[in-house]
Amino acid sequence: MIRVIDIQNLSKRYGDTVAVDGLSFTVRPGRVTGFLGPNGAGKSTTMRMALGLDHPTGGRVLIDGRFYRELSCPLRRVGAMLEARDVHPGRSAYGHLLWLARSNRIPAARVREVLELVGLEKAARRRVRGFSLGMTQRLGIAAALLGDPPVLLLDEPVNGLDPEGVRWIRNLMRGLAAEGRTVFVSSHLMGEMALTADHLVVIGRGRLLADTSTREFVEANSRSHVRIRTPEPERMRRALAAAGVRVRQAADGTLEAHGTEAARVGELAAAGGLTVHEIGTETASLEEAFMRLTGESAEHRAAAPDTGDGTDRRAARPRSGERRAGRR
Ligand SMILES: Nc1ncnc2c1ncn2[C@@H]1O[C@H](COP(=O)(O)OP(=O)(O)OP(=O)(O)O)[C@@H](O)[C@H]1O
Repeated sequence: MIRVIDIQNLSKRYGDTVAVDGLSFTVRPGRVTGFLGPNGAGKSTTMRMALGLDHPTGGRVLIDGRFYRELSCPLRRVGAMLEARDVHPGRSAYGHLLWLARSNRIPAARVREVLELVGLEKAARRRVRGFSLGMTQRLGIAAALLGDPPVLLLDEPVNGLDPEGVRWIRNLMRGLAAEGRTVFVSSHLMGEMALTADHLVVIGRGRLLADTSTREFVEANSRSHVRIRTPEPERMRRALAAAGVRVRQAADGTLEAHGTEAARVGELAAAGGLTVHEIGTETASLEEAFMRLTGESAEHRAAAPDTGDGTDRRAARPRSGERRAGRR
């Protein structure tokens, strides 16, 4: 099928490390597909293999039914941004793009077009050395768009951008997908992908954890519950259970009622003559759902010692975003 990225039973080992472990999924055109996973999940390795920059230990990636290396004028078939900083610092933005255009038989006039598209026209003659992270990301996107490709692979394009830059990339990706292009974009930020992607592929420890539409993921994971603070939790629990409400007691002694609404809980409490100090509706965040889904793989990476006291070790562990911030 045209414009489809087909990942088939893909694996990659580096010595003892299994970076990618039997991954299979398909990235389709006309939508933004978010590729999500905590740090070290194998996203960049998968993208590198799609571009023939790394050899799979097993399986394969086909784009339009072919290996990337078989594509003629690959920049016109697949635009990619893997490591935006990977640009000669002494070159100007214009010089860098012109060099790429010439080696892919792309007319020089296109360089001006993409510089304008990413808002770098005024900085075109400046050396890349002095570019901010946001400008470098924009230049990386300009390079990816140079050949007007139907397929785009972007590795963490919003990394380090300010809110305006994040919104700009989000709109750009949505626009490119609306034109019928295949947009495959990696991120470790669930919330950002929920706003940008139509479809989500989630991996952890190199394995597929979810391949679902964003709408379904959001619906399944943003369920809310009613939190009740009462001095008589046992009686309240019985009253709710008798009314068919699923209820559990949290560690802090409050009750969580599922599949009901705050008004109904209030009415049941009044009917039973129960004292209530607080009733409120809480919605689990998507980020929490993502942490839950990928929790086991993140746990493996962080290798936190077992506290042995039954407490949740996840609370004490650095989150993926924090580790990333420290690394880059
Ligand atoms: N060239 C390499 N040599 C050895 N190990 C590697 C190499 N590249 C990646 N790895 C390992 O493979 C695993 C997957 O890394 P990868 O960079 O693909 O993950 P990622 O999901 O892109 O993470 P991040 O969000 O941190 O970029 C990690 O354990 C990483 O240390």
